[in-house]
Amino acid sequence: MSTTMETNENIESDSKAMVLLMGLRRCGKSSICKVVFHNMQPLDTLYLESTSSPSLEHFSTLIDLAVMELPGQLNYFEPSYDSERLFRSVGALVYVIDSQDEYMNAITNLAMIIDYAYKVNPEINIEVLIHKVDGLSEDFKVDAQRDIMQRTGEELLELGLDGVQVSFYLTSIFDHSIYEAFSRIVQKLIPEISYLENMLDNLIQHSKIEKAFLFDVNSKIYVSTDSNPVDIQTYEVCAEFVDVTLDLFDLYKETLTENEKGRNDNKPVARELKNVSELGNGVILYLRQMIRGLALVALIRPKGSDIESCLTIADYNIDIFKKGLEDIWSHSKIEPDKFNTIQN
Ligand SMILES: Nc1nc2c(ncn2[C@@H]2O[C@H](COP(=O)(O)OP(=O)(O)OP(=O)(O)O)[C@@H](O)[C@H]2O)c(=O)[nH]1
Repeated sequence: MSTTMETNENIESDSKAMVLLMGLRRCGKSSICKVVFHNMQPLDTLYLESTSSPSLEHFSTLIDLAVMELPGQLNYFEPSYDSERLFRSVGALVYVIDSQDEYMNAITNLAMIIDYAYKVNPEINIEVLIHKVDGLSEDFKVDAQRDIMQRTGEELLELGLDGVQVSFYLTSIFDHSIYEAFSRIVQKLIPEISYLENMLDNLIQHSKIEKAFLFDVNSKIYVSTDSNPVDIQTYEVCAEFVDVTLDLFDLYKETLTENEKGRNDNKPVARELKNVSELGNGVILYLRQMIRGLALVALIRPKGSDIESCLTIADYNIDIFKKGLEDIWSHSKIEPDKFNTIQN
């Protein structure tokens, strides 16, 4: 669902999972929203029109997430705009800085916004995307990050805000970095995140799994992972496995549906999505549908044991993991229909 707002009257003041996307004009805010939440191809963002009024979009995953984009040209601190109410309802302020442009103005603007937001809502997570880094060389990326972090720190110090915690991410819509950044941003808004991480740690310890991600299949954001460090290449392989699995499923859906209809008197059949694939280097990728549009993707390295027994143990433990998720979230009110494409 998506709504465009003319005023800020419909802000849900009690929503903790509101993400506010801000930044100067043309820094890339709409492109980020379209690519991450609407599967738009990055090159198609070249033709996006400038956003002229705030827009609010809702996404349901483990939590109900609202992403509000505020156009760069609006002044939110003029009296007619109820900025206080807006910032009080926000869980994360995501500020986008165009790293390919002159960024001093953006840093001053960011410091001013943090000053305001933090006073109104000290619980707010402040997240800064150093964006469009695809156009920078490796050395330049590191320099730009150091420079932006240092200058932001200086601005905040001048405002007496040196204690405010700000997280920085290098991002681009042309690779997986934007999904990785949004994954971390969204995870901070999930109250049960440490519980989920413990469950995943437990799962991998008992199942010869090297790494496990809980993906939101629509956006490719991972809402949780085990506590081992995330290697971006492992994330990329797993995210692509989600894409391949969904593509294959769509490809064969029609035929399967016809066959199943014949066998089941036209009753719809809910099928759980599952895909297991062995790569050339012996690593196994395992995907299983969970609840609420989520899929567990695990990377299994059999290391000498036979593949069959590895998979049997994984199947058994992942069943238990899924039941655990169902127990925790069964009483929640939202049940997104993202797997409509895979249930017939
Ligand atoms: N190279 C590069 N270009 C990007 C990236 N993200 C967005 N852009 C481009 O930046 C331009 C501006 O993007 P928009 O998403 O319209 O920017 P915006 O911040 O929403 O702009 P306003 O609506 O005017 O506030 C577009 O031409 C995008 O294709 C990126 O990661 N890398």
